[in-house]
Amino acid sequence: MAHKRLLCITPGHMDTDALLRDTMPEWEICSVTSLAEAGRELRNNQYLVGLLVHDREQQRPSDVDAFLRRHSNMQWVGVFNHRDLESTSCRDLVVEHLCDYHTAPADPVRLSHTLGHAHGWAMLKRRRQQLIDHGHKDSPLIGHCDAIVRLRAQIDRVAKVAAPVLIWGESGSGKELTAQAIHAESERASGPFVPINCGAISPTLIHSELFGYERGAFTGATRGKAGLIESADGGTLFLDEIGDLPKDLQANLLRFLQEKTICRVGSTRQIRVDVRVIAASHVQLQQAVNKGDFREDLYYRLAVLPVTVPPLRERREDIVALAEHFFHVYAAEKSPRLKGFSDRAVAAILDHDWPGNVRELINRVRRAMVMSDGRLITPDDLGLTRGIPAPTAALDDTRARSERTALRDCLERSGQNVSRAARDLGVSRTTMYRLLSKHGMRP
Ligand SMILES: Nc1ncnc2c1ncn2[C@@H]1O[C@H](COP(=O)(O)OP(=O)(O)OP(=O)(O)O)[C@@H](O)[C@H]1O
Repeated sequence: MAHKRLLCITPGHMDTDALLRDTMPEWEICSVTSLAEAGRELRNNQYLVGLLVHDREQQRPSDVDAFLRRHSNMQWVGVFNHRDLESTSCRDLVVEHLCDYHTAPADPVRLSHTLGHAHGWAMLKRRRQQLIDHGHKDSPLIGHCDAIVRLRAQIDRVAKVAAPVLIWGESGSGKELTAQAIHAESERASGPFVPINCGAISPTLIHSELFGYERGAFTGATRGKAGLIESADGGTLFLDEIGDLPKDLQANLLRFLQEKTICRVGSTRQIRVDVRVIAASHVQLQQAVNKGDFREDLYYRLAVLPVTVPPLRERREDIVALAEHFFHVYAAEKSPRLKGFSDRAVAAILDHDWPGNVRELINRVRRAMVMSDGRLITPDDLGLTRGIPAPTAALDDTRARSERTALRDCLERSGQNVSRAARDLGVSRTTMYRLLSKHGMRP
């Protein structure tokens, strides 16, 4: 088992560290006497757990607050004088930053139990983060469900060739991220990735934006300007919401795809441009073709390699991992006290249909992180209270919590072997997978 390490910040005149060394011989304890010294130690060595023995004379609450905020990735336990805890600033430190506290003089045996729990908790958190990081170390797309595994395989395949790609997916599902991943894995990775939202540029400007213009092409064109297609030379042009491209420009784009040359507005000079085109749409373009809104020949030119990004509701087993990822990404915006999602929040996340897909998830998680005033995000913070029956919530919470603990323990014991964990729990492999999916966990 890994050696447990403790960083102990204790005023020089106290013998807390000596007491702990006697009670916790299996721990490696580094004792420092000031926050500055602790900061230096943390720059050079990694600790999961810290003990702060509070000293009113030497540690200003604002300095302690800033220090703990900087090191909020560790689990901190405090020892405070009873009297100090009457001050609001000390109480705030406890509530905001510490996973537990004792009053001085601390009983070394009880304190060693608290530190042991803090270490166990930190190890669980680290292990989960390692699993998340490992799962997407080569891909910006987070997730392990079959649909995402298939999407990554498609990205790998289409990245190797130069033909146009047409990505379909609901709004906010990750079409642009998919296009970026294709670009990043392609031979053009060192060239530019130029995204354009065809629906967001006014029809009067889109022609000159895409193809550029020459001096004097229209009133106000005092000098020539390269268009977005030219600026993507050597790289990838991402045409989002291609279905919104006006009909006349569809003809120009088709010509560019066929001839690999463009003509700036106000010029007849053909400019050669080496660009790979990836287009995306949230509407089925084939239907737009049937209705006569989109040119059929352009559709077939673009849809050489079709890729579909599945909506978030079809990736249920990844939703919780995604929510936790965004919790991590926006950690700087939250109060240090906030530690994660409550079981009821996880249930609400799994229960919601996510019509706005990953973008909606990001927005809800960010909002919850700012609005929450507890230690755990609630369904209310996420704006997901509808559909959660309150009276049975406590019972459901308890059941869900025990299920998650049992699953986690069994997987841990079996070395993440699902068959063995299922046997230990006395359930079939199918039930095991269903339970893992229900709790957004993966072995
Ligand atoms: N699998 C994923 N892993 C991590 N982040 C994701 C994933 N899918 C989407 N995102 C994030 O969700 C947000 C929305 O994704 P993106 O902009 O790619 O969606 P889109 O389908 O192009 O949306 P729109 O149709 O509205 O243009 C982005 O911040 C993106 O980074």
